[in-house]
Amino acid sequence: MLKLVGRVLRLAGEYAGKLRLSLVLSFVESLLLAVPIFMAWYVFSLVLDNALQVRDAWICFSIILGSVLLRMVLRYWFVMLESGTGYEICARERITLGERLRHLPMRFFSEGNLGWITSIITVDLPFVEEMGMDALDKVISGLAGALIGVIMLLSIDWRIGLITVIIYFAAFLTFQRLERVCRRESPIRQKQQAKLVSAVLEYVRGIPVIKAFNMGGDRAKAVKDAIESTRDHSVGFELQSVNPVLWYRACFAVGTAVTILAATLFAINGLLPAPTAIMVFIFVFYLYMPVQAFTNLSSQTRITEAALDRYEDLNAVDMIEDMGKEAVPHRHDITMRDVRFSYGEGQVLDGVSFTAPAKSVTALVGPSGGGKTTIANLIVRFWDVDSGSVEIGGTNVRDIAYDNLLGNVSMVFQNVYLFNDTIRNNIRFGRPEASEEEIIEAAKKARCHEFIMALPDGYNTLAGERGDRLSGGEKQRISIARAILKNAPIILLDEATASVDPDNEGDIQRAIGELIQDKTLIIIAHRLSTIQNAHQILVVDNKRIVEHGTHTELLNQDGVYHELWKHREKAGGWKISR
Ligand SMILES: Nc1ncnc2c1ncn2[C@@H]1O[C@H](COP(=O)(O)OP(=O)(O)OP(=O)(O)O)[C@@H](O)[C@H]1O
Repeated sequence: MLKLVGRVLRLAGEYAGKLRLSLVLSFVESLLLAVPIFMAWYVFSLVLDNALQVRDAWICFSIILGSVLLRMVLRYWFVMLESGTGYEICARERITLGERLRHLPMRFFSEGNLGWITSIITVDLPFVEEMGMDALDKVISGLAGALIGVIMLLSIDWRIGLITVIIYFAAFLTFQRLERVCRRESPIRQKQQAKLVSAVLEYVRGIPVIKAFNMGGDRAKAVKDAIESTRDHSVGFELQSVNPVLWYRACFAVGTAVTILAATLFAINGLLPAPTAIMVFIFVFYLYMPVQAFTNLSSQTRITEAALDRYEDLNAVDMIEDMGKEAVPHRHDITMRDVRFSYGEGQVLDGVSFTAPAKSVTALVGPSGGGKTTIANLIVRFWDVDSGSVEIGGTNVRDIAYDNLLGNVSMVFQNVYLFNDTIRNNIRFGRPEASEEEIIEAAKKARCHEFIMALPDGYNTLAGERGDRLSGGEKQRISIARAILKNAPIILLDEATASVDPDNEGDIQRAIGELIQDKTLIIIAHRLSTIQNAHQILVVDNKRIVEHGTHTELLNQDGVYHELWKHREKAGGWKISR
């Protein structure tokens, strides 16, 4: 338990001083609990000696009242320091964690870690914030109670004191069993919790598909299984704790009886004065009570420890910057040299090389699953290449500070994500310090000003959960407005595969026209019609770039592009999609 105190103090960082002071206050407050008992002993001795005077009664009363008032002041001070500090530490850690997540490689997010991260932020940190801090207080006051109890009994009578020490030792041994159960089970319990959060997230995110295919039963089964396994584990944990808890409590129950018996026998045999024996009778209950409560604390402290373990594990995941240096690209051409890459098993890119000159348009086309999106992902280091290199302005992207790299690139994805915030803030996301005029100008260029003004609250309208209150075309244009506002020299554009109505299509094309002026553009094209004027077209197929050239050059070759074009002509509107 003391280990936990140390860990929380380390986590506290700049708040450690405040926290330490709060624990000292809690310790002193617990020591003061012994004052009334001492006073009772004192008064009782005077009564038996026939020496009690009114003055003594007033002195005792004043001391007891003084100690109670002092305890109230200490408790108030403690609560102010400790509870506030818990929230401050956890708020700071959440902000730091949010910043870290931004710098973690995508590999980490695609490995099913979403439930883990969510439960650390929503379950573990609140646990540390509330229960963990409460546990610290109880550990410290319990230890203070035990310490003062042993010291007092030893000083009253060494034999009684010795009995107490033996009882504590026996209780300590049974407590170790409980600790072992908690140490083994708490991390499993936390993992179950993470699985449950994962299953619920998956279910909620998939609600539209579940409704569309009327599959509630099947998908809900995953959530039900996770709930049942969490329940079974919690019940199992409680059952395993029953024995050690009973033994631990039995130690104190038997210990109390033995201490009282010993004090009585000593008093009868004249080995202990009667007031001292009575003092022992009173004191023995006070002595064991706070330490008995350690059984409840044990699971609380273990869960806090497991929560801290998981939090520290997440903090230990390597951030992308760990490999980065501080180089700044001065040109904005993009080069890939002999890039090989796999997401895990199975190569996705095998020796991809090309150069996209600065301020030119490079289109990536090819059959679905060929690796176009992967090429874009590697440019911004969502993933890192297995071999070969990606360079911007001749500098390897691994050597560019990650913030700088992201600052130089705007991405417009086909699946636009809008935050459940105002439309203004969703656009401002491109450049947080942008003025109102700049936001409106970007919105006008992206052809979204008019529809925004027609919304009930204009730019203050909430976009809804994941932007659900807007149409696909509107979301796309807002994401373009974001990118226009950001004004990065490199644009990665994943053209929408979904068809939009002709009005929207025209607006989106005009918005893109505004966005790409004087930029290095890499466009993942799903419609050949939109890229006929590209400076170069790269045909990505089966892990490689199999053809490259302009539209006319590629049409004149009897290759994949020619074939794709023929299909488009036939279909009257060719598109490649998953
Ligand atoms: N996060 C991922 N984890 C594992 N495999 C992935 C991941 N993303 C893509 N892949 C696989 O990598 C291959 C290339 O995918 P990529 O998305 O780059 O193709 P694409 O050419 O952009 O396809 P589309 O035109 O359909 O968007 C596919 O086989 C795909 O299944």
